[in-house]
Amino acid sequence: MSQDLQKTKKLMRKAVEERLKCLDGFDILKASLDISRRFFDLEEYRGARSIMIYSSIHGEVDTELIMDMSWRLNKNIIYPAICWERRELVPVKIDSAKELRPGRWGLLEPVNMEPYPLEEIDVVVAPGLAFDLCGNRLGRGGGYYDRFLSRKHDADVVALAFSCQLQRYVPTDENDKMVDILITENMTAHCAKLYN
Ligand SMILES: Nc1nc2c(c(=O)[nH]1)N(C=O)[C@@H](CNc1ccc(C(=O)N[C@@H](CCC(=O)O)C(=O)O)cc1)CN2
Ligand SMILES: Nc1ncnc2c1ncn2[C@@H]1O[C@H](COP(=O)(O)OP(=O)(O)OP(=O)(O)O)[C@@H](O)[C@H]1O
Repeated sequence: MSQDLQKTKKLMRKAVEERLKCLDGFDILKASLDISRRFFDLEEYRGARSIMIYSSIHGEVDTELIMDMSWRLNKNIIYPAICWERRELVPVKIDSAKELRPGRWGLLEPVNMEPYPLEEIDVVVAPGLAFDLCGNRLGRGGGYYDRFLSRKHDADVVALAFSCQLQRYVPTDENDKMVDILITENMTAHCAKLYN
């Protein structure tokens, strides 16, 4: 990745983080409810047996409702265990929130490290700081999800974002993986259908 691109990505992360700071707990919860409802309406979600999701942290759409609902619907819930040294995610099936422990950055991580078969994951929800309507995604800069999605090509990749995280254009490089569906509190976009 060129130094210019690295710098542009860093500036965009900062700008979006500033906007996210303006959301209070109520805004976050209300928008997260609307976003979760849109997620439940997705055909891709309804048909999925296994979904990979993450524990949300500051400034992210709250994912707890999706987790609870998915258990009630008897879907398999997969969480990423994080290998910080190799910058890799290991997908692990969890059957209750008790199987998660707080780790670095306050992220809840699976206690167990037994990898779930990649081919069985139908939907991957990918976190990010900024998105555009083409499905370009800007993460926190570790490349964790880009590396993971380069091993896992066949899932429907969904992003959940507040509308203040939408950018006209998110700059990318050859390693960046796109999302297929982008949901905000105001819209659901099937990115590939819109632009391919
Ligand atoms: N919920 C969630 N889980 C995730 C990610 C994510 O973005 N969100 N990741 C996506 O890849 C990976 C973890 N990567 C992360 C990288 C940085 C920070 C973080 O909070 N950093 C601090 C300060 C960073 C710094 O030292 O400059 C911050 O942003 O305030 C969190 C997660 C895997 N799991
Ligand atoms: N598949 C990959 N193989 C090797 N390196 C990669 C891969 N994907 C990304 N990287 C590297 O990881 C670093 C961070 O990438 P980038 O800034 O795009 O991360 P990000 O998408 O913001 O983060 P994340 O995916 O963790 O949310 C870059 O140096 C990038 O080249």
